[in-house]
Amino acid sequence: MVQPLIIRDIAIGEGIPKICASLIGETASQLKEEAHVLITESVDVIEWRVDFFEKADDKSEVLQTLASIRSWIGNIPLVFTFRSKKEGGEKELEREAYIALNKAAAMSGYADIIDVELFNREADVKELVEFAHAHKAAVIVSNHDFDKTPAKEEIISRLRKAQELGGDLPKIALMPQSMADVITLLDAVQTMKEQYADRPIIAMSMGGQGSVSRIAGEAFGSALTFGAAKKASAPGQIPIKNLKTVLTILHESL
Ligand SMILES: O=C1C[C@@](O)(C(=O)O)C[C@@H](O)[C@@H]1O
Repeated sequence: MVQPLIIRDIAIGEGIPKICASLIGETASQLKEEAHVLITESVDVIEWRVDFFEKADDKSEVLQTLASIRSWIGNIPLVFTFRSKKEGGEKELEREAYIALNKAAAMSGYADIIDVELFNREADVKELVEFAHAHKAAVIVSNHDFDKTPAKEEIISRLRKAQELGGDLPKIALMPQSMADVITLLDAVQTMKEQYADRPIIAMSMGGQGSVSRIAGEAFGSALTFGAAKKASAPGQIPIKNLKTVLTILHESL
């Protein structure tokens, strides 16, 4: 039985999948403008993609900007994500710096959720999960492949590992090379939901072919979907307004 994750006033894993959009500005003023757009579009959750920030390697600048973002977005749940280059992000950090940055975000009280990549040393993922929980922050344990989609069993095994390591929201984003790959992702999510998950999961197939997975989460078992504001943070994201309409149509038909 999946228990929803309640962050501020938002229940992730209950009813209509929640819409998240990313802040991808390089400077504080660009981030402020983007935050304003996301508030106007009333997204449920905001992700700050810190790897897009020009001063991402300066922890005190990051923390100061994180505090500003919190002041701009009010009570909207905030995800802090430093996406590494090897998983489709913009920058790379040394292992120690990645850990220190995520710990600083978790203990700041400004970020509600930190995103930790599954393909780090297992001990590091565990340490970050425990640290975040001790500071009342939740954790997305994530995995991305911008080239391909592995077999169903492998997708399930990654999501199960993310759950086992204590991730509150196991997440996977994969690139399909065919529509059959999109079906594989959806099939894996549904099996995960029915047989293994005790918490909400997030899964999407990227690119144009995968866009159906970004609207069908309620049917197959993905609790949150990433929509695009002005610019998408990953290929295949659907504009927020359209996403809302389609999610509502599907919800009313289910
Ligand atoms: O992991 C994800 C999902 C994502 O890659 C997508 O495909 O929508 C977008 C990223 O910003 C986010 O961190």
